[in-house]
Amino acid sequence: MEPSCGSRGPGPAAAAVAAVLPAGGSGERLGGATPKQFCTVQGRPLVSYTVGAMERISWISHIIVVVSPENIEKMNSIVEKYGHKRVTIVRGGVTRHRSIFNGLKVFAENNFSNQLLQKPEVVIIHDAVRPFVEEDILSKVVMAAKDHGAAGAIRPLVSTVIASAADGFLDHSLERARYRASEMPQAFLFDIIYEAYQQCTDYDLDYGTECLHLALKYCKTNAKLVEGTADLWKVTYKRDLYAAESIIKGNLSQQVCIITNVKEDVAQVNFLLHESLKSRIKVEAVSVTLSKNDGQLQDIFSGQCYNFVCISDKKYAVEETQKLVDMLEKSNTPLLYPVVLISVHLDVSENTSCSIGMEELTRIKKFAREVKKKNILLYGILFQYKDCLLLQETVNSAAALILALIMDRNPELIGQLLVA
Ligand SMILES: Nc1ccn([C@@H]2O[C@H](COP(=O)(O)OP(=O)(O)OP(=O)(O)O)[C@@H](O)[C@H]2O)c(=O)n1
Ligand SMILES: O=P(O)(O)OC[C@@H](O)[C@@H](O)[C@@H](O)CO
Repeated sequence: MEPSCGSRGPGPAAAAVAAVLPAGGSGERLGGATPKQFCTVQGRPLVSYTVGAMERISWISHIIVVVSPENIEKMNSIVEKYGHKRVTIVRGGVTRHRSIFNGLKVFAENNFSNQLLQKPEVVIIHDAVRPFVEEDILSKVVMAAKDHGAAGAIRPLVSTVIASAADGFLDHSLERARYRASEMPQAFLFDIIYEAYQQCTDYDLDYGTECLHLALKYCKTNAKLVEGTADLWKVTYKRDLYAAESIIKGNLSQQVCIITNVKEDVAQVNFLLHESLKSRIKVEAVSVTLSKNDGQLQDIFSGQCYNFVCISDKKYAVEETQKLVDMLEKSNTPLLYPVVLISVHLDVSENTSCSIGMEELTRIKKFAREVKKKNILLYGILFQYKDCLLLQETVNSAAALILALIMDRNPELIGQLLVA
C-alpha cells in the first residue's frame, strides 16, 4: 500500500516553516574533547552562529536544536547568553538520523517534549555545524519543498568519486560531471519527512546520511536539487574551524568608526587617517564629544560596527576611551562578537624622549584586562605628532597597525601600546 506521505503541491502562501538543527554529534573527525558545534569562534560557540542565522529569518517560526543529553544544559546556557529566541532544545540520538527524527517528534508527539509545537507545513533540516547559511538558499529550498515535497542544496564535487573493489584496488570511477555533493539546508513537507522517518529501518537510522534518500525510499518523493553557494560547507575537520574563524573575522572587519573630539590637531589626524584607511576598509569618521547619549554614536552602534578607533590627546586617552567603553557596553554591541577598540594616544608635545612612562603603560594594560571581560579587545597606539614632514608617514604607519589589529582581533595583544 502506498505510504500516506502527506499532500504535495503548493501549500498556503504564508505556511508555517520550522527548522531542525542536528547538533548532537561528538565531532570525532575534528578531534579534541569539545564537540565541534560547541567549539568557539571569536569566543562564541559555532552552534550559536547557526542558530543566529536562522533567527535572522522572520518566517522561520521555530528552531529546534537537537543536542546529546549531556549537552542540554550547555545548550540552554548558550541560548540564554546570546539571547536566542524561538529555540526549543531536544534530546539527540546516537546517530544523526535519530537526532533529526527526535527533532521532528517535537511537532508530532505529545510525550516527547514538555511542549507540543504546532506542526509546520515545511521543515528545514540544517546541520548545526554549517554556520554560513543565508535567507536566499533557505527560501529556495522551502519553496521547492512546497512544490515537490522535498528539496536540498547541492554543490559541485571537488574530487572524483571512485568505487574500490574488495581487494582494495580501483573498481570503477564515476563521471564527476554527472554527480553533485549533497549539502544543507534541505527542506521537506513535514508530513513527508516525518512519515519517512517513521517507516525507516534501524539500518537506515543507524547508517544512513541522507535525508533526501529517505523521502525517496519511503515516500516516493524525488527531491528538487537546488544549486547552493560555496559557503554552505560543513565544519568537519580542524581546518574547517580555522576557515570558519577566518570568514567570521573577515565579516567583522568590514568597517571602522573613527571617533575624535573636536580639537583641531586631533581632527587633522582623524582626516588623514580616514584618507589612509578608506581604500582598505569602510570608514565612519565621527568628530564628537563623547557624551553618554550621543545620538550619532548610538546610530553607529546599532549599525553593527565592531571596530572603533578613539583618537585623543594622550593625556586624556584612557578617560576618553572609558567613556566609549561605557557607551559600547550599554549598546549591547559586544554581546555577539568581540569589539575591537583602538585607543590612539596623540602625543603633540615637542619632547623627543619617550613620552609615556611605565606607570601609564601598566594602567593601560590593567584597563584592557578589565574591558576584555566585556568582550572588548582594547589596543593602544602611540601617535607622536611632532614633525609635519613625518606626519603622513606616521599616519600610514598607524593605519597599517589599525588594519592589522582589526583583521587579527588577537586577544593576546590587548593592552599593548604600539608606536606608529
Ligand atoms: N548522533 C548525532 C550525530 C551527528 N549529529 C549532528 O549532525 C551534524 C552533521 O554530522 P557530522 O558532521 O557527522 O557531525 P559529527 O557526527 O559530530 O562528526 P564526526 O562524524 O566527525 O564525529 C552535526 O551538526 C552533528 O552535531 C547529531 O545531531 N547527532
Ligand atoms: O555524514 P556526516 O554525518 O558527516 O554529515 C552529514 C552529511 O552527510 C549531510 O549533512 C549532507 O551530506 C546532506 O545530507
